[in-house]
Amino acid sequence: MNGAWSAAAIRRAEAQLMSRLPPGTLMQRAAAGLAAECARLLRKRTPQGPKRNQGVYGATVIVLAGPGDNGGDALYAAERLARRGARVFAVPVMGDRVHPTAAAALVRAGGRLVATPPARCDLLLDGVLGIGGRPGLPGRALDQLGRIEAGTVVAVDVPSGVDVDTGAVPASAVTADVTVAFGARKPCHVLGRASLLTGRLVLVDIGLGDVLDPNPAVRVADEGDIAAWWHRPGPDDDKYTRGVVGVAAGSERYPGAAVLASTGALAGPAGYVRYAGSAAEYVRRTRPEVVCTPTVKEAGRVQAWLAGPGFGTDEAALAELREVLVSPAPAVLDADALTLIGEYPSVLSRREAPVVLTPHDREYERLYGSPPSEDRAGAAAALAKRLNCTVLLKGHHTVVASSDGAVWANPTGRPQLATAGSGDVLAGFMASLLASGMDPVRAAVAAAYVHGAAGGLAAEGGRTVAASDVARELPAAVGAVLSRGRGAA
Ligand SMILES: NC(=O)C1=CN([C@@H]2O[C@H](COP(=O)(O)OP(=O)(O)OC[C@H]3O[C@@H](n4cnc5c(N)ncnc54)[C@H](OP(=O)(O)O)[C@@H]3O)[C@@H](O)[C@H]2O)[C@@H](O)CC1
Ligand SMILES: Nc1ncnc2c1ncn2[C@@H]1O[C@H](COP(=O)(O)OP(=O)(O)O)[C@@H](O)[C@H]1O
Ligand SMILES: [K+]
Repeated sequence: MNGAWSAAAIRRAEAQLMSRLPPGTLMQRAAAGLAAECARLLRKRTPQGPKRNQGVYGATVIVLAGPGDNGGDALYAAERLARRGARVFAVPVMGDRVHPTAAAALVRAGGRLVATPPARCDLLLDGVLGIGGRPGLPGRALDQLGRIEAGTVVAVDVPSGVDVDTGAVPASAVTADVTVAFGARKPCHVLGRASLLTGRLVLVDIGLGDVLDPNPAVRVADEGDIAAWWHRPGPDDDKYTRGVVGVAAGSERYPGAAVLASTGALAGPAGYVRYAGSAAEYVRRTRPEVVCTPTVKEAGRVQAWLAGPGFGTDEAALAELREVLVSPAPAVLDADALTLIGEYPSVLSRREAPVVLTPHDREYERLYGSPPSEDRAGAAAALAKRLNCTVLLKGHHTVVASSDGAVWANPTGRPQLATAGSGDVLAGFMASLLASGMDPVRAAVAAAYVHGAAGGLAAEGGRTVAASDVARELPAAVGAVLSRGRGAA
């Protein structure tokens, strides 16, 4: 598991570490790692005009230097590049508020402090704001970003202008090709629109590992986690012991949702998929391995339910949802089931078994009363707490929140997944994980991860993607994630 730590947690860890080290040590570690990454990037640059040597020597580097230590890191890294022959121009973007010793070191190494740097450079270092930054960019930084054409933009620690702790981008911010982060990821690297401005993330170890709070603000699962959580069938297993999934989805009007959700469920680790609803004929024809019944009651005992996709929101759908909720089995509630809960919140009131809610933004609004804020992790956690459920809030960076406040960011997925029915596939797959005995938060995290990986496989080579394609790729995505995850273990 990877994690992302809040600015306050990073500062606490840094303070503890700094008390044992000579002053300036951490900044020099940060600057050394940053300069090394910049040198690697400059080696890859394509020189303009006649063939020249590539690398640090002769490269044009511009530093946008803010008033704090983030500017200090950037200036000290630039000093190292200047010593290796780079032409460095540093622009203090907050008047004369610039890290004085770092600026002096750069000047001693041959760098120049200027108000107007060249209009083109090989590498632009964004040292405007770090973890001490409030959202938004100072005007002078914005002006320079608008006029400089840079081969590569490297953000120092975080892309300046973002909200470090939430990943929101309420005002202007830097768009980086690469972000070189010190000590640990911050939430803005993995959440919300800020994660899209981060580019490739490079972590520089400055020795914080031992002093960081063991509980990160945001968790990020990796393939090793998913392989460790996955229930593999053993020689004594049969289809029942592997788990039975109940799928209450689809209707005469929306039979496709029943098929997509059932196909998602078939790709998971459970041994048996039972369908309950009025699209039974259609499911039977397309997925003969699914056992179909007309109602939830007739489906018998299952180890997890999915209710909602294409289900309808009429009286009959509400009655079936109530039937699912009296079952002691954990349940995934999606789509129409979320609309029904928004209208009749009391249906959840006596529920004790675990529930995972999987809203997109409009469904979230129906449940919470207002749309999710740009602080998507905070929004998911607030709903999870209020309804005492696990919440998977869908979107480009899907987040999962547990009712006790833990938050996970999903690192996989791509915009091609935003296609009708793809959520039905996800919900069915998740219900299979639950039926196999996986803890609800893990089931939500693992389902989002593998669903995103399946979307990646479906979109390979620039192919267009429909929900059936995502469903078709799920078994291959499971195989790839588990084999890589076991390899990593
Ligand atoms: N601590 C350590 O040991 C290590 C730290 N390291 C590095 O330090 C970085 C954190 O440095 P930092 O604390 O100096 O904060 P940083 O983000 O550079 O600037 C804050 C300044 O900006 C200002 N300001 C804020 N928002 C603004 C806005 N929107 N527009 C305009 N101005 C704004 C604010 O001024 P204020 O307005 O509050 O007076 C304040 O003066 C961290 O990300 C990492 O790179 C590494 O070297 C490793 C060791
Ligand atoms: N811009 C995006 N980038 C990546 N994934 C996205 C994006 N928008 C939506 N998704 C994903 O696509 C799926 C869509 O689900 P949903 O909205 O429930 O669709 P449907 O109800 O039609 O099945 C979710 O897994 C969601 O996280
Ligand atoms: K920065």
